Amino acid sequence: MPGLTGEQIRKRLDDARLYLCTDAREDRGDLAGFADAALSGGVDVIQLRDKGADGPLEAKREIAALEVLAEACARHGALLSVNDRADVALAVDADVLHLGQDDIPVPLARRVLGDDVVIGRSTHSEAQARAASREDGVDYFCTGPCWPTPTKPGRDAPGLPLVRAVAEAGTARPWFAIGGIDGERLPQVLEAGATRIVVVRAITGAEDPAAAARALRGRLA
Ligand SMILES: Cc1ncc(COP(=O)(O)OP(=O)(O)O)c(N)n1
Ligand SMILES: Cc1nc(C(=O)O)sc1CCOP(=O)(O)O
Ligand SMILES: [Mg+2]
Repeated sequence: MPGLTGEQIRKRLDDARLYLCTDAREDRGDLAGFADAALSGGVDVIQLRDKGADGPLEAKREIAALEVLAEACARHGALLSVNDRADVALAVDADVLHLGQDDIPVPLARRVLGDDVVIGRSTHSEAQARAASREDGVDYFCTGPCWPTPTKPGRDAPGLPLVRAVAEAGTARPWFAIGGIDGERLPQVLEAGATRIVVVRAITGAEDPAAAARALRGRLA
């Protein structure tokens, strides 16, 4: 949400339980309505993640979609997250930048963004999760995939044992389980010790995104 301080964003991220990654829905042309529905169902953080069939969106289209999401976040008091690109996060005044293991290094992203943007990291092993829980400049991390997922083809799934290991290790940093999570599998994710989740298809693929988000959010304390 525009205008929040870094401290306010970090507090909201700590309180966040349901994080949604969505594509720009250019084929349906319903991004604003979809985002309003998902956010009204209780999504706390929304990320534009559009890898497209022909590769990631060009910056101009990405920024146009992010502006739509920024307005929806402002309407619902949610956090706006940008995937991969620090320059784009700066341009749209995002709250969050999410970086994977092969993305721009965190110190360089911090050089672009300063301290008032929250930075998250993807992790896929205990060693990476341990590193992300200590690395300077990282505010939160995600761990997974919990199950193999067509949303991230080719990525091996460490599965719930990794979620369990991260939960047992304990960390002061907020962390989210990701990958293959839906309403049916959520109890297993919670049982493994996660309290926050990231989803894509469970909401983007739902006939009623508000109801799908509400059903997930209602089971996340
Ligand atoms: C919230 C969140 N968690 C994980 C990812 C995955 O990031 P990454 O490994 O860099 O893969 P891509 O999404 O860039 O394909 C994410 N984007 N968001
Ligand atoms: C974008 C992404 N990152 C992952 C990781 O493990 O870092 S798994 C994933 C895709 C999650 O999509 P769905 O909820 O549709 O399975
Ligand atoms: Mg990435």
